[in-house]
Amino acid sequence: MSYAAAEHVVQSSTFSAVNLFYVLLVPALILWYTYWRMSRRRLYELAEKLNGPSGWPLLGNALEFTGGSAEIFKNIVEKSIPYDQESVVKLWIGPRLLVFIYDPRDVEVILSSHVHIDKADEYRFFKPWLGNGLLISTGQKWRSHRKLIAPTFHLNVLKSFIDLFNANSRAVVDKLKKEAKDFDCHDYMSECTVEILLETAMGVSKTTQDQSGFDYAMAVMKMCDILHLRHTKIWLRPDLLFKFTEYAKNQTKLLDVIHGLTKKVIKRKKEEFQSGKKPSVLSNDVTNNEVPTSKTTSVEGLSFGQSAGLKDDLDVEEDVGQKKRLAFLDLLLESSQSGVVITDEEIKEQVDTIMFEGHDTTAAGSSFFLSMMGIHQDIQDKVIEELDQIFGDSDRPCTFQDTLEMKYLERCLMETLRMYPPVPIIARHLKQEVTLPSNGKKIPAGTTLVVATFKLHRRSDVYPNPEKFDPDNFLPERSANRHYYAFVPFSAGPRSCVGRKYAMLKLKIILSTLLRNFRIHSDLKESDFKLQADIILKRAEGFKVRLEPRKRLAKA
Ligand code: HEM
Repeated sequence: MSYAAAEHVVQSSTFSAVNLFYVLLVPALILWYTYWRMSRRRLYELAEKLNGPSGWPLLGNALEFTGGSAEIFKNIVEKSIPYDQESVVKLWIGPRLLVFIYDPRDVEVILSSHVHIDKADEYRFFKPWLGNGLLISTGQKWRSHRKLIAPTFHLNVLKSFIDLFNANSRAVVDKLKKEAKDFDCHDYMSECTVEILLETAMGVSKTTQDQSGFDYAMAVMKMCDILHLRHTKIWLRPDLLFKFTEYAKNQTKLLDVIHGLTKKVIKRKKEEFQSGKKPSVLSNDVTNNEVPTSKTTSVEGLSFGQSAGLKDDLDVEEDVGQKKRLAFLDLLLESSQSGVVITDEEIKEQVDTIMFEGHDTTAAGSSFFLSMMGIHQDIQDKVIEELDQIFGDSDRPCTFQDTLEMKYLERCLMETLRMYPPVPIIARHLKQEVTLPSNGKKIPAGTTLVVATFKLHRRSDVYPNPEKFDPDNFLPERSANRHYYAFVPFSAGPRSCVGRKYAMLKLKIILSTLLRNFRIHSDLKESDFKLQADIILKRAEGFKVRLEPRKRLAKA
């Protein structure tokens, strides 16, 4: 056979192999697609019975998510209005079915359940940052870590943080004195909440810290922008495409800053541990306080913001014993040294989780509160009057008992969390079909179920005049008649926020210290707010306020 003939044979056999591949690939794809559709038959069948804005073939409603964050938020809220009667809205993002619910009866079925506790697939974008920390983990790992971590936010532990809450509040007051004009208070709140977390939950003292708290807070903000883009832009969802984008490069740089801080914190704490330094909470006498201990440690009556019916593992505990009364990182390190309960990698994931969950949420909550005070001067007058009654002319630091007496400030705080919940949605992956009690509709397994807290908190049948900032919504007599699940800024049930009481105590101390020192003003009204939900609810234009020094000065 000549060389040309041999080459022809090779070429034609290569050609037929390629042809054969395509001949087999096409039916294989058709078979796979048919199987995939068939396996989702029930999902399509039930989705058909749910209402929602119409979408495009293949893309679904993905185009609703174009534009900037503030535009997307406004668009989604407006698009949901026609479905308010039913309080269930369906959306498709490509093949993914999203169902938004905002009737308290339906919300209860999901949040109170021990079955529907898996986080939605969208939380996977957090993985490179938070690993398998408490926010996203599930199953046995989540259960055992929750059991380990929840007692570190016990009231007795929190009470030992009061001096640090006061000192940091005072520090932020000093920094704010230089702000004579309009400024964005969120930057200050962010830095302050990071510093407080480092000193309290992580137990890293000021003398060992540097400027990295502020860099960390800024990096977290930028990370949230990227995660939000991945949630809303369909083409950024697959890792395969994302990793070739500029965003992926930025993410790597931001994670270097974020993980840099958390690694440093753990390293320092470990060194202290190895040098034999005692964990801070154990060295304080925390049993001698005004807070009832053991079984009676319920937030009910202590005004920490949840309705009486929403008891969870943070409210009632068996006698916790000394070991569990350690602060968060102390307990994790001690557990890791004394056995196999938690690995080094798991500690890092939990530290990253608490640092994120514990700072951005409270920074947003406090910034919205200050905005509300600036806008509603008459309400601010009443808060100041209450604070003057508690503290008189004294510039003494705030005590735990003082925080219990801040009834009106607390109502303002809860009203802020109602109108501007820092976590505006909570998303779960449904492994089982669910029937909604409000209307009997069935939500199929495989759905991303979204509790739309922002919409839930603005229901006119629950809150008269829901768009009005009215702290009296939280008068005891009004709260008593309300459905438990009509106010869930901290979520509720088994996956509720572990930092709820920590957040309320810290916020009361920071905000009361600020209002003892400054009167807040705002030139913008609520109707000027451009809300955006980059994971955490924020004001796109920044939290602009102005400060006027008051005569009394609170000391830490
Ligand atoms: C105003 C402040 C806060 C708000 C509004 C808030 C809200 C929430 C919400 C709604 C959830 C449920 C999220 C979901 O299921 O997707 C949550 C979970 C969580 N929060 Fe908070 N949070 C706040 C402060 C804090 C603080 C201060 C900490 C810790 C120091 C914290 C730690 C956590 C953790 C670890 C989880 C996950 C719990 C689990 O899944 O078992 N949060 N928070």
